Amino acid sequence: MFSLFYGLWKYMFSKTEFHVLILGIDKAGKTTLLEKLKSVYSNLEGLPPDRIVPTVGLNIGRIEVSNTKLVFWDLGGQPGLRSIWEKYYEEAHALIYVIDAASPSRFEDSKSALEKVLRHEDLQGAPLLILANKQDLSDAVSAEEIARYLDLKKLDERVYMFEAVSAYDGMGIKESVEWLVDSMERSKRTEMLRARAGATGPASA
Ligand SMILES: Nc1nc2c(ncn2[C@@H]2O[C@H](COP(=O)(O)OP(=O)(O)OP(=O)(O)O)[C@@H](O)[C@H]2O)c(=O)[nH]1
Ligand SMILES: [Mg+2]
Repeated sequence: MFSLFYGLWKYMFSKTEFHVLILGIDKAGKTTLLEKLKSVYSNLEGLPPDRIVPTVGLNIGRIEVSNTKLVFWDLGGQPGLRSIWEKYYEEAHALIYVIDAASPSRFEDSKSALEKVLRHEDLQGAPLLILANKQDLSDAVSAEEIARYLDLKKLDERVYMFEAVSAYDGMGIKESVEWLVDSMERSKRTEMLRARAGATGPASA
């Protein structure tokens, strides 16, 4: 009986928690973005850019937006580390893919890495936010240009958005988070992950 009431109480009062995976090739700005997210949405000061080193393991960031908890998983994007990405697909509600919009020489690597991610069935139906980062630099290309370059096939079946951001000055960050929360709340994938968590008991995360 207690567990029944506890379950109901938890259902009514606990905040929904979403897992958001942040991917992209090395130096795209993923960790800098994560630190910016933390400083915009919590009282904690994020690490300043000059103290951020290339990621080898996993960085986790938690923020709260209205009645929702977001847990961000930021992984390393160096070629030798990309094989780790897929271990996080199954539990992710949504995907942020970060691109350095000021480095055209790396667009091809970025595009093929993203195509590979999107082919993986464990990420099926996950809302996709593609960020054209480093907009504070004068040679950064727009989100529209990135979209044209990527020319991703099959994206129509997925909920997605391109957004121009700067992890340095915070441009586009709030719009991005609002879109993410809204998309995850409506997503069929969220329903599927909820049903799975319900069937196997509380998540251990
Ligand atoms: N001008 C500018 N530089 C940025 C921005 N975001 C990140 N950088 C710089 O880009 C470089 C790489 O940033 P990181 O955040 O370490 O990149 P990452 O994607 O986490 O890289 P890996 O961990 O190796 O996958 C650093 O020198 C950052 O200071 C931005 O919005 N504007
Ligand atoms: Mg990093």
